[in-house]
Amino acid sequence: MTAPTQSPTSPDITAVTTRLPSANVVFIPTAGSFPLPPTPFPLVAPSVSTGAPTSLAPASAEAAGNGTAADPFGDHSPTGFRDGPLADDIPVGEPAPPVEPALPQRGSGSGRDPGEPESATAPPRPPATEPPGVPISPAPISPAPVFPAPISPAPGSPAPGSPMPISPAPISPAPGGPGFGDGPGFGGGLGSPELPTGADLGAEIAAELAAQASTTEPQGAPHHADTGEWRGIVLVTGTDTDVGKTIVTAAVVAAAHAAGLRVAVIKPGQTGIASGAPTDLDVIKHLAAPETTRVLAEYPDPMAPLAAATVASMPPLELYEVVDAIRAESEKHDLVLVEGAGGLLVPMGVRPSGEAWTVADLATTLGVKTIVVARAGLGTLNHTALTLEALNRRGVPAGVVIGAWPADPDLVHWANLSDLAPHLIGALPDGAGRMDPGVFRRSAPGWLTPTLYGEIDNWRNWAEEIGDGHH
Ligand SMILES: Nc1ncnc2c1ncn2[C@@H]1O[C@H](COP(=O)(O)OP(=O)(O)OP(=O)(O)O)[C@@H](O)[C@H]1O
Ligand SMILES: C[C@H](N)[C@H](N)CCCCCC(=O)O
Ligand SMILES: [Mg+2]
Repeated sequence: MTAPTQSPTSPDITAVTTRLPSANVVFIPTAGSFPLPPTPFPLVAPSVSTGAPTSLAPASAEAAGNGTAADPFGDHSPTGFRDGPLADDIPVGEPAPPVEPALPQRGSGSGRDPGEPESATAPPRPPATEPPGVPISPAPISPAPVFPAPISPAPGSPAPGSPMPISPAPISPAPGGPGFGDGPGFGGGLGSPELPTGADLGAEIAAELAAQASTTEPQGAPHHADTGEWRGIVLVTGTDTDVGKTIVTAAVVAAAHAAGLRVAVIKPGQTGIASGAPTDLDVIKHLAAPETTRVLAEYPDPMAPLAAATVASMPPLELYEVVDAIRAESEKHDLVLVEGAGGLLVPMGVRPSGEAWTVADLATTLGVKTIVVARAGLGTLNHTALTLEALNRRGVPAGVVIGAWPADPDLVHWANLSDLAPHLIGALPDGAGRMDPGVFRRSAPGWLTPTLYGEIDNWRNWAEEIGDGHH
């Protein structure tokens, strides 16, 4: 597909706005787990050995490769990752393909991703017909006839529509995840009149953990991630744009490479290419060098893909062409990561019917699991709950990865970590995206749980270690 260098001056966005999915108004119980204390972490509970350290150590300037041609981002102030010596004990596995010395610059209007090993342009589009036998996902505009179990179906959770409790249950039961996710959540809660001291927190957390030791999974558990490694096709969505989907995707590629997997990354719709900035696939190739990268359509304006197609008078992404392209790569790779654009319900393109489709539709059509990348700070509980709610009601298993954990977290970050822990399958340190690619690749398994080929198996230990100054 050839991208024009300029957008029409008077875009007609009527087609876009009329296709926007209408929201279902639902009650969402927010999480209310106990806030983790900032450093030092007072609770010393029996540790589960990972067999490899999961601490995140500060990098040396040398290890970070400051000022080298290998890092065109030019800003090395990373924190919270392993330096060279510490990385020696991290299995790296299969060496990744060589990294280009600098990111290629996108030629204006070429419509092709520079350096793409495979065709980066959209193929000629056949007449839009609904392929037989392909399941149609629930349309996002269809209200659920009966509201499914709330995302937090822990015992004692309120019925949907009931008043918000002071200390609601966590967002959902554990996705088989490590550490904090082993139970229905801590007591207390952010709604308590006074926040307890660090010592109180430690004591209460210890008591809660002991009480939960024999707790079975709550009744009516929603669809959630299983414990095994995620292979095949995995979608990467987020609670918003700019939350770190691209950096997280690169980290999963690096961890999967360390586990010996062949990986493809597909970006169905890349928007904003007129800026000439590195595309998401440029960033991923630089950081992690997957075996294959494909972009299926590129649009000049930095907007949702369907809106960008409309304003540029370009063909929109068609759902079943995207599905076919993803499935084709899954035949040739162990893992295919598909990065959406913005959040889960962003209009991506059109169905044969002319309706808009979203990454949620892609997930249900393909029947695959989804990584939800979330922010660490204030506001993330609501955004993450909304996204998990939307996935849960569609039956899509999901796990959460924090896109950028701050070097100097404050209380709200710790509280959010505690609330998100039942869902967490990873947390990248802020600054990961600016690392030297070699350091990034060696460090990536330490940011992810085994679900994503990583080493973290206990969030409490992770919190202790970064709280102890290894961050
Ligand atoms: N862990 C991180 N370390 C350093 N920078 C980060 C990190 N996470 C995100 N960023 C930066 O934040 C910005 C947004 O991140 P990213 O491009 O991954 O977002 P996204 O969710 O993929 O957005 P989009 O919806 O446009 O695809 C980028 O400039 C990226 O470099
Ligand atoms: C251009 C940007 N970086 C993303 N690729 C697209 C984000 C679309 C967000 C649409 C929305 O939710 O309003
Ligand atoms: Mg991105």
